[in-house]
Amino acid sequence: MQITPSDLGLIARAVGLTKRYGSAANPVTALDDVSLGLRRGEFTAIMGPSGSGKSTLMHLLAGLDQATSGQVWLGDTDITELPDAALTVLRRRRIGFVFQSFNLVPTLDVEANILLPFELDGRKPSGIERAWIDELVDALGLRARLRHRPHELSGGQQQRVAIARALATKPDLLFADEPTGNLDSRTGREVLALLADAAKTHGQSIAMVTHDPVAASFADRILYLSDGRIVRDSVRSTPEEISSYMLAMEAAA
Ligand SMILES: Nc1ncnc2c1ncn2[C@@H]1O[C@H](COP(=O)(O)OP(=O)(O)OP(=O)(O)O)[C@@H](O)[C@H]1O
Repeated sequence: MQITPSDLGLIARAVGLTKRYGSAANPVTALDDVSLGLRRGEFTAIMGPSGSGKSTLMHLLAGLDQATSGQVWLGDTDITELPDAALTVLRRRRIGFVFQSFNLVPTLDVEANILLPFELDGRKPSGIERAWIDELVDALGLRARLRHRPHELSGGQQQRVAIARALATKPDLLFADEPTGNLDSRTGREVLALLADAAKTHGQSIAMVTHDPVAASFADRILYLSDGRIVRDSVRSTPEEISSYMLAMEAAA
């Protein structure tokens, strides 16, 4: 009998993941034979210097790009085997995204932005999903803003809308790409605390790409990338510990 990622308590798994860009004569290896498992219900940060392969890894795990070789599973689905149309549906239904630039639809109000994943899936939220969205709206302090459009909100409020939208469908895995990159440090910390709480209270699995030691200190686990390889897999650490490891890594490069 084959052991599945779920048997191991993993929500995502990569084996031998390699991504090369450029021509055969001049290849750039962005990711070099990376194997990892993301544990269900855990908040994992993916850290590393600029160019270390963080975005490439996230894009491959989320099925946004194709690996040169290797395999990726989301739950027990081998996404490297899926045709494009099935991958699009899987992303819509099972993956959430939060980006540095919020990516809200400017013409829609807050409520319509939060409901967008259902709209795109051609359905209305069920009663249970409605109740969950209500809970999110309150927990994220968006109740008084539902009729506002994104340009009427602060950056922190816009990111909270993006988080509500990403969590509304209870995705198997939430990817956050530098989610605090456009926020001041206090607002950034609030957003990070919300993500950490989603993992702790609701068992939400989260993978966050960042180069910010403070952001990574909110995660349960930190994976460090350097030159396309995972060079360290660490438990929760303080910003100071993370900074000094990053400095040592950069000095050794
Ligand atoms: N489309 C592409 N074509 C060619 N090379 C690429 C492409 N995308 C990324 N690379 C290269 O792959 C390597 C890893 O890039 P990646 O964007 O994954 O790094 P990163 O850690 O996310 O960096 P940053 O923190 O600066 O966003 C880099 O050397 C980059 O130049």
